Amino acid sequence: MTIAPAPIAPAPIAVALDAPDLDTALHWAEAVGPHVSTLKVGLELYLAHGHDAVRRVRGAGGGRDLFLDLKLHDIPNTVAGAARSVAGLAPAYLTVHATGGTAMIRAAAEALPQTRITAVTVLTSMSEQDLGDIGLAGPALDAVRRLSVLSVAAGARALVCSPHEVAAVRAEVGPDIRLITPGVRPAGAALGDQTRVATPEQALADGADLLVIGRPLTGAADPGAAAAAIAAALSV
Ligand SMILES: O=C(O)c1cc(=O)[nH]c(=O)n1[C@@H]1O[C@H](COP(=O)(O)O)[C@@H](O)[C@H]1O
Repeated sequence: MTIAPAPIAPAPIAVALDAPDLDTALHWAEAVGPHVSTLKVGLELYLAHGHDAVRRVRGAGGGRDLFLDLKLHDIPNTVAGAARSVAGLAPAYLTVHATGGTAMIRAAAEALPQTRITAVTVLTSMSEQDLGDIGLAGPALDAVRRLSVLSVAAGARALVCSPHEVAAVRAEVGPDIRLITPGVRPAGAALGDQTRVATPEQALADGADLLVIGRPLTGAADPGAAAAAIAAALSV
C-alpha cells in the first residue's frame, strides 16, 4: 500500500498578480491558488478591469484571501470614500500609504472595519539613497519604525515593510499586528527593482506573517510548480 504524502497547507504567501491582462491573471491565480493563502490584486489589474476582474481572479484561485493593494494616499475624506467603494469585495487586506498620516489611516480603518487596513511604510524598492533624496534621511529602519507605530495607533491592523526591518517592527508592535514583507527573493532570483530583500525562509524566521512574492512565481515557466516548491521549502 502506498501512503499518499500529507497535503501541504497553503503557504503564507500573497502572490502579486501584476498581470498585463485578465486572462494572464486568471491563469496565474488558478495555477498558484492551491499552494498559497492569499492572492494580491494591485493597481495594474484593478485599474484596467475593476471589481468584476477581482471577483473572477479570486474564484479562479479557489477563493483565497484577497489582498487589495491600491496603496491609497489622499485626504481622509477621499480615502474613506475609496475604502467604502471596495467594501463589496470584502478584501482581507487593503493597503494605504503610511505617509498619509494618522487621520487618513483612521478614516480608512473606520470606513472598512472588517478589513485589515494595511499601512505600507517604506517601499521595498527604495534604497537609503532614495530616501535621502525625498528628505527622509537616516536609516530606512528609523522611518519604518516610526511609521509602523503611528499606523497601528491610527487603526492599521497590518503593516508592509521589508524583510530587513521586520524583526524590529515586530518588537515595536507586538504579536497581533500582521507583518507583511514584499522584497522576497529565493536565493539566486533576479532582484528586479527591489533593493531591501531577503529569502522567503529568512523573512519568515525574522517574524513575517505573510510574504508577498510576484515575479519569481509569475515569471516562472510553471508558476504553479514554482509556488509549490516555495511552499514545500517553507513547510519543513
Ligand atoms: O504593498 C505592496 O504589496 C508592496 C509594498 C512594497 O514596499 N514593495 C512591494 O514590492 N510591494 C508590492 O509587492 C509586489 C512585489 O512583486 P515582485 O517584486 O514581483 O515580487 C508588487 O506587487 C509590489 O507592488
